[in-house]
Amino acid sequence: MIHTSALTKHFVTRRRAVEAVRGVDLHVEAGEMVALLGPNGAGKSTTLRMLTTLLAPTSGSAVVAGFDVRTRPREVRARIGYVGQGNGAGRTQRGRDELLSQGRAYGMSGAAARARADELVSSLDLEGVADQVTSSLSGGQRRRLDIAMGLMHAPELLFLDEPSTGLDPQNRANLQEHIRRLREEHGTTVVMTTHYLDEADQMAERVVVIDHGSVIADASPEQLKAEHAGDRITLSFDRAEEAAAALPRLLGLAAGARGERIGECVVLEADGGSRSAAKLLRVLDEEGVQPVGVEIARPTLDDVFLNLTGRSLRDAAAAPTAEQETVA
Ligand SMILES: Nc1ncnc2c1ncn2[C@@H]1O[C@H](COP(=O)(O)OP(=O)(O)OP(=O)(O)O)[C@@H](O)[C@H]1O
Repeated sequence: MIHTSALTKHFVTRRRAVEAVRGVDLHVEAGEMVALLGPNGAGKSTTLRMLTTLLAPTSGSAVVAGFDVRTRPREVRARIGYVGQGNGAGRTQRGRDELLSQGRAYGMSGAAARARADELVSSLDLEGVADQVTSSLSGGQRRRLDIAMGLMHAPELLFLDEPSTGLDPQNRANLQEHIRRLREEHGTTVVMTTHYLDEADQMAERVVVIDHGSVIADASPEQLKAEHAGDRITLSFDRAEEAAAALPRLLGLAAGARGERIGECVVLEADGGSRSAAKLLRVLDEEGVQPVGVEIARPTLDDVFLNLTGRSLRDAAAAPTAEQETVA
């Protein structure tokens, strides 16, 4: 459904050149649900905008839904839906009218557009809402209307650029459920960008991690965690000195584990968390060292990102990149 080769985009502004996307090779099969995950400024939206023909690549190639984005943009557009970050229906129309106009813009007959609008209003839970003017809708309702607009012409492939940014957790969960259901009902291939780790983890079958314009990992959330992060074992002690003394001993016992002392705690990353922790506690106990607490946590995609880049995605997502600061 999507095949790119060395896809690249450079922006040249008055002040500097930005290598927003640097040679991305991306392959998405029909029916897949793929999340592009990365911090602000990583190049996710620029990648999506090239795949949706909104931006011309600087170099490289992309074939989307069977057509080259450079030479056959019209054919690509007819087969895809795109819900950008700033999308949104006009503010003074009723939601249903927006849907019908969108259908007509794609060349649907009035009857076909009405039937499709009814179907989407029902599957996206927009009954009642669709007949209000869009300026009166809540953030979550508006986002669902945006998605309905992107789906009016029944595209094979739907691009969603940060669909749940700005929504509260309940509305986010609700939207995610709708996207999942749409996929099951219509078999649509979905490519979304997000910087919500839990969203990528729970929704995507495949996560493509992007940093500084390049793909740095591409696998299922489970594979990424298994390959790039271990379980996290936190042992807390009464005093920081005890933790400092225990750290080298613990690293010696848990072969291959990484660890550090944070205050009165030793934090270790090791495979097979509960088995490793039990062994460590047994040996420490025999040696008369007794931690006051033990916690074992499964790895998250943030641990994966941290291990791949040395930065936490949570911090990286909050901080603007150097390029963004300069370009803004
Ligand atoms: N039109 C533009 N002109 C100049 N630079 C741009 C332009 N669009 C994007 N950039 C720069 O390209 C880089 C990648 O931006 P992009 O929006 O693709 O990142 P992103 O991963 O989608 O981030 P976010 O999560 O904030 O949307 C950033 O440094 C950004 O400032």
